[in-house]
Amino acid sequence: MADKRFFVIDFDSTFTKVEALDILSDILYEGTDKKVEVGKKIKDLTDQAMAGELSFREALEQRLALLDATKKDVEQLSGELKLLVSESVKRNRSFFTNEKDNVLIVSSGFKDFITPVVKDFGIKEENIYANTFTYNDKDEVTGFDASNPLSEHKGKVKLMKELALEGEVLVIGDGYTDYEIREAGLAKTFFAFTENIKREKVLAKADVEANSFEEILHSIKHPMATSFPKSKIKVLLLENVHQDAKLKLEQEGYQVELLGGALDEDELCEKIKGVHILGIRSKTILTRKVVEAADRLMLVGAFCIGTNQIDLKACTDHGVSVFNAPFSNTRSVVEMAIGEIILLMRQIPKRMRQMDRKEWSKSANGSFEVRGKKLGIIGYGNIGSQLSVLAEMLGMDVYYYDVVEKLALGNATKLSSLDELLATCDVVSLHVDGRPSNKKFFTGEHINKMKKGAVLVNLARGPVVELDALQIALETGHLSGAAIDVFPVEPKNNNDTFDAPLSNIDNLILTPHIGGSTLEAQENIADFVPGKMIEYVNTGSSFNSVNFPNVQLPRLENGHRLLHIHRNKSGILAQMNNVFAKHGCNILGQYLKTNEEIGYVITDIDQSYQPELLEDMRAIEDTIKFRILY
Ligand SMILES: NC(=O)c1ccc[n+]([C@@H]2O[C@H](COP(=O)([O-])OP(=O)(O)OC[C@H]3O[C@@H](n4cnc5c(N)ncnc54)[C@H](O)[C@@H]3O)[C@@H](O)[C@H]2O)c1
Ligand SMILES: O=C(O)CC[C@@H](O)C(=O)O
Repeated sequence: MADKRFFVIDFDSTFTKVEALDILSDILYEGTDKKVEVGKKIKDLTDQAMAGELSFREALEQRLALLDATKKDVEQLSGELKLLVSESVKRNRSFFTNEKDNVLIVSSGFKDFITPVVKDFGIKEENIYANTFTYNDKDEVTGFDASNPLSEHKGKVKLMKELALEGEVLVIGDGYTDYEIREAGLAKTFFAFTENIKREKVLAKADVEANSFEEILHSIKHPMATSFPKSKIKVLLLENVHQDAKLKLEQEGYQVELLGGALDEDELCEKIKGVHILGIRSKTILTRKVVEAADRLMLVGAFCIGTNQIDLKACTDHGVSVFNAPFSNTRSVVEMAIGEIILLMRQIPKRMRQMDRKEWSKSANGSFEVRGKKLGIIGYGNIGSQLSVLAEMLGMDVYYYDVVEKLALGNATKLSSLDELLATCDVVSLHVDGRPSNKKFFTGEHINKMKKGAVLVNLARGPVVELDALQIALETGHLSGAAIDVFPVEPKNNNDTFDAPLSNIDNLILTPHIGGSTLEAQENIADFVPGKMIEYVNTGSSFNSVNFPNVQLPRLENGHRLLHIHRNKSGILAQMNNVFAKHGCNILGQYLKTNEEIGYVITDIDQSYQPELLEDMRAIEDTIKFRILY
């Protein structure tokens, strides 16, 4: 029995985020003048008791005297508390189920509202130690059972003495009364739980500060711990990515900082220190210098489609996996392209400018329906092919050209040369990716090969089109209009000014790179990319990574997972397996994938192994990164 380990866990501000009596006071006085006044008194009394400045019994009596509650109110309180369980407790629900024999809730709160909340987590009713209310025959709370040791000053100590647990006792709580158990020599370790509230006086007494449940599991090397406490994972999000992303990552337990704009190279070299996960959009240029300045970086999330702003090779060389959102904003771009094509064909930008100049030009000259017109799509990827479908629904004849073989959707016609497309189409819409060879891909020569009076749309990447040549084609009337959303140089944020490279053209739509800027798209991205980040951290799965060999992995159960990223040279797997053999290690599963540059080997092994095994794995030549999940 001596090696049994008990987890003695406080309820208020530890298991839940809040002090239950504060919430009860809110329930009772909601919408009345007393709400603030009583709420403050209750809070002050709680704080004084938790900091050890007021005897617990006195604080309890004074607080209950302020609250005229009934059984129904207490039931409502339970319901609200169920929604207010601490985030890291929620994340570790399976811990409570697995450890149900060893988890004790020891609280100076009341079983009446605690039991329904903690029982949902599998905690046994007989392991819940707390006070109980007394009620009169009208179900009104009249007080508490004063014979319960937990209603007394140093009540937790008294209870723990009575319990006389045989084994290692760990106390987890936010209050001085939790520390008192340790002070009395009845616990081995006191974890000051600071996820919800930090009480300096309590912290000063702590053996360990834990601002999440994961930190506790990590610190005691519990088999259900994750290898690195999530609360120590630092995430830096730039360029105003949607708030939902921040929330999702915070709910996972990470520390998240969200900045409004992009940072330049030097700023980023500074800011990236200590950061494990970086999130950017299209304006942050992630150079090799930045990747090399990063001392903790394990993954980058591009909250957009394009990854041309990222030095992918540098990331790969340093074992940094890059994820993007390959289709979360596709529909938004397509809708904008459709809208712009219609506007240009009707000369709407020109008419609007004329109206601004107080000119009335009610004329059909140069204005056309899109029905029956020929749309040429260059780059028939996710966006190009979806545009193809929607444009056909408007009655356009769709032609496309791509450098790789692509299935024609609907009635679209594949053309085998760009020249043929340019000579055929009334509208040309560019949807190529931002690979380096596409810089200045669409030259003046291509523009000149377009049909006279045609229109050009570029919502792909700025450097793709030669804008000087486009300006001339628009001025001379060779093209009748253009819509440009992306530019060779774009401002870092909304406070910077922008000198448009095209000017004095009437039938021209210029937009500030907003093809993917709809709330729907940004919300989709804020769900998708953090999902990928969390999966990579938790399981090692690199599925959908832009630069890593794609491996889709199951969640790890009852083992340890070793993730080994190395330069792709022959013999590394053999070396790894020699290390496993040397240490007599039982392999539960192994996955290997390589690309031209790196190999990614994931090995699940039995939990019992010698720690030297890890040293030997790290020592394998050409190892880039090595991490363990457990
Ligand atoms: N304006 C915006 O806000 C916005 C939003 C999202 C995406 N984008 C950009 O739109 C572009 C397309 O995105 P996607 O998701 O469809 O990408 P994708 O990778 O699915 O498709 C790109 C297609 O272009 C083809 N291609 C590449 N170079 C080519 C060339 N020189 N000639 C012909 N075909 C070529 C590829 O083979 C591929 O089929 C990307 O540049 C992306 O960054 C812009
Ligand atoms: O939102 C952005 O910054 C970029 C949008 C777009 O260019 C993309 O690549 O998805």
